Amino acid sequence: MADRITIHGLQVAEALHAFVRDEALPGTGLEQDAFWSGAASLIEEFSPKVQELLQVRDRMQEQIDGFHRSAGAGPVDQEAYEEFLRSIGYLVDEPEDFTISTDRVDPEIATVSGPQLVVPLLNARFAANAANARWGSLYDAFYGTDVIDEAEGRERTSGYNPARGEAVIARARAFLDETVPLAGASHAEATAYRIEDGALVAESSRGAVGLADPSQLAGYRGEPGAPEAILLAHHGLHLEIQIDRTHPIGSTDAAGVKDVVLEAALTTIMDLEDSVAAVDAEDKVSGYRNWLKLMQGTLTADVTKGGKTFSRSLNADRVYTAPDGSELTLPGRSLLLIRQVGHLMTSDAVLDSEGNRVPEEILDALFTGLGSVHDLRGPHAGGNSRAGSVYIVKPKMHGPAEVAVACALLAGAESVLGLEPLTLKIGIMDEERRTSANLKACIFEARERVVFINTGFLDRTGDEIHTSMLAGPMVRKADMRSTSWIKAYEDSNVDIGLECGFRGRAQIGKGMWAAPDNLADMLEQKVAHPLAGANCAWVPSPTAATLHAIHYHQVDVDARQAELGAGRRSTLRQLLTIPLGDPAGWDEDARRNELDNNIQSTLGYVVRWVSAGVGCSKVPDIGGTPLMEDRATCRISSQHISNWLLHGIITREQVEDSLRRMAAVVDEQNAGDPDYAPMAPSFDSEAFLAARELVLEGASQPSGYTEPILHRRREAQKEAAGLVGSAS
Ligand SMILES: CC(=O)SCCNC(=O)CCNC(=O)[C@H](O)C(C)(C)COP(=O)(O)OP(=O)(O)OC[C@H]1O[C@@H](n2cnc3c(N)ncnc32)[C@H](O)[C@@H]1OP(=O)(O)O
Ligand SMILES: O=CC(=O)O
Ligand SMILES: [Mg+2]
Repeated sequence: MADRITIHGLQVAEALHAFVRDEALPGTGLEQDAFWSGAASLIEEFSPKVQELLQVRDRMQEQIDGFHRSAGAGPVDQEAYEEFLRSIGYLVDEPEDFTISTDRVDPEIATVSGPQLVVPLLNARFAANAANARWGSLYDAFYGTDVIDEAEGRERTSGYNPARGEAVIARARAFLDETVPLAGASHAEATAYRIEDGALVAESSRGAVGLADPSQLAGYRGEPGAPEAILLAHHGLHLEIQIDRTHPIGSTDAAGVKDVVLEAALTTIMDLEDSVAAVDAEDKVSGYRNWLKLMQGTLTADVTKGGKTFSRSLNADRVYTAPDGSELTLPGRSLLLIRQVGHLMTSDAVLDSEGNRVPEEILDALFTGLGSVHDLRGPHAGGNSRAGSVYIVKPKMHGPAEVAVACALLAGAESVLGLEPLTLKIGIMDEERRTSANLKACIFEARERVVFINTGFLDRTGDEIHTSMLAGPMVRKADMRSTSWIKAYEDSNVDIGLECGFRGRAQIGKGMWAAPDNLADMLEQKVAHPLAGANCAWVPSPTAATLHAIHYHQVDVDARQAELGAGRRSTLRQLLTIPLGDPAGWDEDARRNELDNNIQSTLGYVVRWVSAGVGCSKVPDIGGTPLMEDRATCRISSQHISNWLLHGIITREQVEDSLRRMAAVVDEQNAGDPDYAPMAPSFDSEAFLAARELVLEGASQPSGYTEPILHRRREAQKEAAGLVGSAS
């Protein structure tokens, strides 16, 4: 049982109370008593509102289930269906045209387009790395990934492979020629770079040449005659050519170039939601503490690699000499956003005056808000947002009424924290069907504070399955990408964002690249996101951010948005077309393969979540491709199994059999981890039981979410392992 402090009627876990008192409040100008009094009022005001929203979700889901039950098997009568959705309030009227009015938005969000990195905030090592991923080595990103193939002696060997290095350098020079070309020579022909009269001069076999567009020179470091770095700008993004003739790589290069460094993760989402396993006060405090330290610029993490340990800290700003001789400073770190939890879960980190667990989102708003105050006033101010805003990513909202409550909660938190109104901005995850279907109305509710809409297509796919669970069996997981709803969803998200005036004011974002090791494919395919008019799209790692940055040099997103902003390319009818499959097309092999794949993903993810508290993992799919798995992908897999089970495409026995077979496979995959406890042959661990419950009871989980089961099982696991501290 937790040690608790009673304050203003709240029972606060001691660890949280101490964190607030000793770490978060000092330096904010806020008094402890006033803070907790404000917190108590906020909890009292918003707990019932959140409860009400959840009841509406349940009611609508029951009504939708009822519709499909009475409609029976066969194709859905779309007209009747839409009329029904309107009658139950699932579809609401669109507001008249309006333009969002969000102000104090940093350029990384409002005007410059680039990669958006996401990182589990509970992992300080990754979080510090992510904050520093604003700048990334292109040489490393090419060398260390499959972007450079391993044919013809170019393998990734334990030591440096010069043949591979040559391919990297050639590829990087080609990138420079495309992005910041010289007038009359290739960067591959450069033998020296210097700055002369505020302009870049490259010596080459063709003589001395300048930039084709001299205005691309943004600055340099070092002596103008022999610069250490040349800073160039293109589409609002910067890149550095780094020169050092004494460096192992630079010494082999005609122009002494040792690296090309790109401005990469322009923004990063510090995630407290689907990539973390935070089930009690202890976990929540770890997340809040990491956010506080990020806001104070003090986060550090010990990193041990190759037998050496070093401390990773946050990078400083980068200082250059501008072409006119003045000093130019650029941010050394990514602009950070914080993803809080959605409306569903409660936390026992704080109990209300009646002893009830409190909506977790209220705690996130308060305690990450408190951390953010350090970026807004006091000695650390402006380390993150120069514009004086806090960027909150709000997931899993269903429709405009939920967005309205989220915004009202932020307004309430502003008042508790003594912030100017509209300081706490909101990024709307367009990842539940009722939000996609009413997106304009959702944006309207947030029009004064919205800074992004983002197609979280993974959760959105999970909700697509769950909402229409009773309509029939869904297409196979991999076929979801080519269904009509998803195209309509992606297109209409951009079109509606542009219609509401996002261009130049807020981000229109796209989803995660979920195959973290397949970066050659990413480099080929993810250019589709800026081409679709997206200002940013999610990447799973700093290396992926560096590679994805190339796409924003290839595409001028602002120009693309200007071309696109001429109306909607899809209809509500397309968006609401349920992705039902044709069972006749699935033979026994196909069914078994689909089931095994989904079971393997679920088990591979859940075992680390429940047993080790790891919220985001790389798990091989059945073909051996490592995939990023988080709660949203787990939602898809578990819902898909539940859907096929419900419609008799697979049997319960087959599911049980697959669980056991795949558990052994997952055990094998984790055999190298000394802390790993195998699921086979006893099949009775909390992790195994959690996965089993997720797939067998998926149809009855709220919106198909995985959180309730995962949290309960992880809490039990912690309890059993004696991991429950006084805070929980
Ligand atoms: C649907 C959604 O909601 S998507 C959003 C949620 N998903 C995410 O946030 C994905 C975040 N990514 C990750 O957690 C990881 O990249 C994974 C789980 C996919 C792969 O993790 P691993 O197998 O440990 O990665 P891998 O071994 O390839 O690389 C680890 C290195 O990369 C770094 N790294 C990997 N991902 C990230 C990241 N997102 N941010 C910062 N650094 C990262 C680590 O710091 C580590 O480097 P270090 O040793 O110098 O510290
Ligand atoms: O949060 C992102 C998603 O795809 O879900
Ligand atoms: Mg999501």
